[in-house]
Amino acid sequence: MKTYKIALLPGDGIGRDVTAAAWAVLEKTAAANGFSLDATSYPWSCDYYLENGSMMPADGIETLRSFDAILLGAVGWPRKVPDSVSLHGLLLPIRKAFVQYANIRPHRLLPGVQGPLRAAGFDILCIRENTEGEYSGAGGRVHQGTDNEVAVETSIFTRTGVERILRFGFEQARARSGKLASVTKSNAQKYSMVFWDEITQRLSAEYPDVEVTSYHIDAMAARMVMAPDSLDVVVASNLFGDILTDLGAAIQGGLGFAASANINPDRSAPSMFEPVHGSAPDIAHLGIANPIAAIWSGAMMLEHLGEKAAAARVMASIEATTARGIGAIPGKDKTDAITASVLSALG
Ligand SMILES: NC(=O)c1ccc[n+]([C@@H]2O[C@H](COP(=O)([O-])OP(=O)(O)OC[C@H]3O[C@@H](n4cnc5c(N)ncnc54)[C@H](O)[C@@H]3O)[C@@H](O)[C@H]2O)c1
Ligand SMILES: O=C(O)[C@H](O)[C@@H](O)C(=O)O
Ligand SMILES: [K+]
Ligand SMILES: [Mn+2]
Repeated sequence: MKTYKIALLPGDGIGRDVTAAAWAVLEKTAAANGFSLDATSYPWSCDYYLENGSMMPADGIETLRSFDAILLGAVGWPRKVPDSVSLHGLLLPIRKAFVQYANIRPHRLLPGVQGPLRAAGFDILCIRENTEGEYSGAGGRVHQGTDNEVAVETSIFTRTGVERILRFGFEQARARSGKLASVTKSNAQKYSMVFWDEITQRLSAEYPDVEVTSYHIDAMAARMVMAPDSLDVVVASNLFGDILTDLGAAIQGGLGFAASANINPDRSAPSMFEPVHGSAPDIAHLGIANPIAAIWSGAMMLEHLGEKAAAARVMASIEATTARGIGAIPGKDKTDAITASVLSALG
């Protein structure tokens, strides 16, 4: 029987609840589809940091490298560990070291879910650059605590990095409606975003079948609310994509619905699958986190592993659940009840 080695990183807060839910669904799906999943769970998290002084061991990346995929919950516990430490200590090193440069975030309304805008037919695919840009971590502070204090944070956009994510966006657009929206801010950011736009234009010559339009990030935010039907595939830099995908999640009905895949398209290292949301300290330990985003991310993992029938089965079970009204209204159903419904829909 085919066996996939999966690293589980539940992380913090509701990350643990939703990863457990996703894992239960994945294991049952595997058994029904003739393959098996061999999980190794790592406790790397803010609790781990408080005990060990780092978010993961020094050889953490090398440990993860041998897996077929990584399933992650959420990382961050701001009351005890600064978010800049937890994010830069675990999540970002994985995304960068494994060259998971394409962060794929689908946003669509599930059956039975209305979302605050009641945007029937809402269905877009955000592609977020995941290794550089505003998240490069290049900068510093000097003269701390004095009136002369200076903080510098430099966005780094490389030709390789920009070209590969835009190309990925063009390819996704080609596989869907043929429409690509490239998110920019080249009116204000006259170096990096002008560069981004130039590469968008140059690549468009290679994709004559794709209709590409550039939108400034502020106008794109409004467009996602006012005219989502005019959008299909949206490609954006790291920070712009981060912000737009919480907006996409909100239109979907809440953070508990938005799934994501951190993809290494060359398959030279494992890819990582996680919900868009964080550890949600405000609802952690209440048992009310919506596990659908994590389960959907698990389906994206199966798809990536080549188990397409199993992935489709998980998606159908999620849809059967929300169509019955379970998990459709944020906060109404418990995590366990939603998970049980998806498990029973699997058959
Ligand atoms: N990829 C990640 O692991 C990731 C993503 C975002 C935030 N974070 C971290 O998580 C912590 C909290 O961040 P935040 O509050 O800005 O964002 P968050 O996504 O954790 O929460 C934002 C809001 O959405 C709600 N929410 C999130 N997921 C939900 C779910 N599955 N079901 C129901 N409601 C849900 C929360 O209750 C909260 O009101 C911080 O430490 C942050 O750095 C990590
Ligand atoms: O990448 C980030 O900004 C955070 O990890 C999180 O907000 C996410 O969207 O993954
Ligand atoms: K997450
Ligand atoms: Mn985010």
